[in-house]
Amino acid sequence: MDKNISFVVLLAVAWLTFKLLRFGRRDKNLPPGPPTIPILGNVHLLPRKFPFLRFTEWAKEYGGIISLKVVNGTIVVLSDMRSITELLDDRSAELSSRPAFSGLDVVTGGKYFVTAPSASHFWKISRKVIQPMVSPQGVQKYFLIQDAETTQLLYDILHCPEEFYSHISPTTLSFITSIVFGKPTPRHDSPVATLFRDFILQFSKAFSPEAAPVDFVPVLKYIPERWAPWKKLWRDTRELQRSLYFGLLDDAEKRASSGIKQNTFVERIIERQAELGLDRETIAYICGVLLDGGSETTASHLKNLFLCLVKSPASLRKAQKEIDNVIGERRMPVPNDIHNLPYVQAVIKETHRLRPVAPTAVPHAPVNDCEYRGYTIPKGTPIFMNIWQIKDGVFHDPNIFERPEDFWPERYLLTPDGTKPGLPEGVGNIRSTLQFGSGKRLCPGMHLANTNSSLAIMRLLWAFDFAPMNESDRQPPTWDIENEYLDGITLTPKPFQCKITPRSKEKVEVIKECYERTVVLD
Ligand code: HEM
Repeated sequence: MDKNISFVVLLAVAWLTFKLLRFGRRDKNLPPGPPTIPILGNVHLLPRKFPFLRFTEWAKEYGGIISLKVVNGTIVVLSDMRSITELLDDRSAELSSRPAFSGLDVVTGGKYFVTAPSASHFWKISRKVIQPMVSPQGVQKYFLIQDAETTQLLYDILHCPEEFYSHISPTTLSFITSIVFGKPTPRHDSPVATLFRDFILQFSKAFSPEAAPVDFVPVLKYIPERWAPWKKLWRDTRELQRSLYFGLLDDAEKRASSGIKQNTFVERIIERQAELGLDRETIAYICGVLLDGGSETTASHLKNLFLCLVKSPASLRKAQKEIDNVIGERRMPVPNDIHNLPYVQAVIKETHRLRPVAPTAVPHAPVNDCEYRGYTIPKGTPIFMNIWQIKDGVFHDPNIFERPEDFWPERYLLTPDGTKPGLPEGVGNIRSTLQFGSGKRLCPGMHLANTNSSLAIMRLLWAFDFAPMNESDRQPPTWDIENEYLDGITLTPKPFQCKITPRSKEKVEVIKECYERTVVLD
């Protein structure tokens, strides 16, 4: 070989080796974190399940803001209230974008506004069009649908109490499919409910921490499908998602063209289609996202709440006593009742604290390189907020919360944010919407979730007694995340059994009467 060519090749190899060896190394301007190894960085330490547990351990060791190296990329985790407030809330304009989600873009054709960049017209218009539906005033309009869905839930539990766990998800899904597409799906085995379950299962697999890290190792994107099983997973997920979204849209369009007016979200958006400049594809995805974001999250919250109450019979009795005093036997709770039930409100808040549905939320990303407390967080870095246990902050911190590992709703009767009374100025101050994310990305569905789940909770507590299946399960309760919880996008307990009995004959009669007058179509 020519001497000059040999020299160039040698230089190129040396340069590549130098570059490669730098992979995985933590730059000195990044926040601290666990020690790295060459090339991989911290990949070998990344948890496959329940990442918030490991993030919490690292927060105790390295501080409230840490970085993790994933090959040449970086992840930042915020585990203290101060950095969440100062970065994600106060500097929301700079930190409300999303990191790259290339796999998701393949699945959705880039039409998923949950992961769209904050500067994109698509994200802005999507948030704008859903606003009237999810605003505090907008959500008041759905009482008839909530009434029908929660009555159906009580009726199903009355007839099949042992299936309590499986009755919950169809209720929350049916509520969303009704308000968005005008299509109730209250049965566990209805075609839409079955398709939705299949899709969510596939979707969770495609985006679990075990899936291929294509955004950190971009070369993985170019591997042919026969050696890249994740690509088949993306393709299958795309098919399921499209058949769910477009199936519901087709049906809604058919009903509309045969003159049926249902006043649904999709009808209103189609009426404004030209004015908003939206094509049919975009409409299907904006509507479909609401199913994904709004159904299993609310169901997980309800499952968490009842699991906590089954383990805390004293809290259950206290909540029921309050409901009995305010509502009595002869009518079912209605949405406004929640304002007269401070203890039930405390139970709801305590469930969000002890078992947040999304303990690491959805990662944000800085629009440009971002300076903070002497660190530089590179543009596009995924930033997770870890609300599970925040150092010097929230949720499970013994300095801030009395008995943080206990389910103890009373804490929310002592102070509005449930923190210890008399904390020094500036300590505590937990934002009441923390479980719904932060800044401009704050969950748009939170009012919908709150009104919908509080009606279901009031009605279930009014109607039924809940107890452990076996006396031996009563005391002391275990609170075991790793064994009791499913591995998935939301923090959801595994199916659990409990003994459910109606609280009185009068209440059974009220449920039956309401069921007969509420028409539920499947
Ligand atoms: C208990 C129920 C719920 C919880 C705990 C929850 C939690 C969250 C969280 C943590 C985020 C990420 C926020 C961030 O990036 O900072 C989020 C985003 C989102 N949620 Fe919810 N959510 C719930 C219910 C709902 C409902 C009922 C809907 C809609 C009908 C909904 C629709 C969405 C959407 C569309 C986004 C993406 C927003 C964006 O990227 O701009 N969620 N939610």
